[in-house]
Amino acid sequence: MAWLLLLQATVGFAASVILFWVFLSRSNWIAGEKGEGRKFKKAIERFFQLLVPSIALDAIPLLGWVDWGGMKKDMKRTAAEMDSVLSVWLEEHKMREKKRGKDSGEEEEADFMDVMLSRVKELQQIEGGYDEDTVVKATCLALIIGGTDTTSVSLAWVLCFTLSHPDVLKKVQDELATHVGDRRNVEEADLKNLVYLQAVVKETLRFAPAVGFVVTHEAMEECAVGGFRVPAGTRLLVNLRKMQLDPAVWGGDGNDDDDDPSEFRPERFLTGRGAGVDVRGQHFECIPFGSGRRMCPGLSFALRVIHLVLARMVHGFEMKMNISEEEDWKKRLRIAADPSASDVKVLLTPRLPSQLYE
Ligand code: HEM
Repeated sequence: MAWLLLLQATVGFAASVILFWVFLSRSNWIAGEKGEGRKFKKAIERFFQLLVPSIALDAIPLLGWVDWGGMKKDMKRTAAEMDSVLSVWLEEHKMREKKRGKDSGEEEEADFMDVMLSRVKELQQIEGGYDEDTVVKATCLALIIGGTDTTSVSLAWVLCFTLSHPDVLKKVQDELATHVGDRRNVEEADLKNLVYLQAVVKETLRFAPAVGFVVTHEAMEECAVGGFRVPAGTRLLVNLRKMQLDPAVWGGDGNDDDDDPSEFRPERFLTGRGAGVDVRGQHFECIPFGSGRRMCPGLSFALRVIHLVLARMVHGFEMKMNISEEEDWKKRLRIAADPSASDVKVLLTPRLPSQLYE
């Protein structure tokens, strides 16, 4: 065991030195021109923040306690901040629960935290030895963290793709005109009739899944995946973005709608190879919410929100985006997972009678 650790330390140290040397020789700080001192300082900072932790901490477990770059400290501070927010909510909910108990006449709608509070009380024993408050706070936090960015990023992409493809936008507008008309707003009950809009959402989740790599899963027993032996205990990361754009899965059977998975074409889910494919974890060619026991529990909620928001936006507004169809979306996707983090802007003009916006 000791020799293994020594070997790890030597390899880790050698790798660090080589990378340090390559890094410095690539940054031209030695030239000594004005401002180069700052460049050197930045290069050193970058080295210590990014390269050293990733090499040393992974290669030398003994150094796990060293917090290079202060990342662990930052994570702990963020966790403490989030916990304090959740603790305030929890106290408020407990107080409201007490008040409700005394004044039983008052009818108030229970939210998720109220339901969690009453459910944990019914449990005989909590797995892992956690107390009730921790379980309630952690579950609420998991839903907030899991559901916020994913939904907003998917909404931003679906709007970007729809608005930058005038043919797609026109088909969605026509479908809304047929099934909803212009005398009322779109309701949830209309969504089942909006088949083309559903295909637009599926194509967006295929083309730009909000989660590029599914959360790490560990093989419980030995298995084979694509001809590779996977021993029990192996940690696996599924590359959704790559899988969902794979020509071997999506392209080339001669049908126009099927060709070129790197193009945004909702039709592939209507008449192409994707017809009959849904995104609920049953069809492995498109699993933006993962699959199996640990797949996304917010799937139904997220899909409802995305469909309804897209339908309401397209139905209610004429929209113009500052980015054209010719925009290289593939390049943009590589740069930013979130289009709203870049310079995309949309101008909205109402297109329905004014009383529908009240
Ligand atoms: C478009 C929106 C969303 C996408 C694309 C998405 C995607 C995913 C993916 C890929 C996973 C990992 C699944 C796996 O490991 O197999 C996941 C897990 C999870 N998602 Fe979502 N999600 C979305 C919205 C939501 C919403 C709205 C919520 C909550 C209200 C949510 C809560 C969670 C939670 C708690 C997990 C962890 C589940 C577990 O580990 O057991 N997600 N999501």
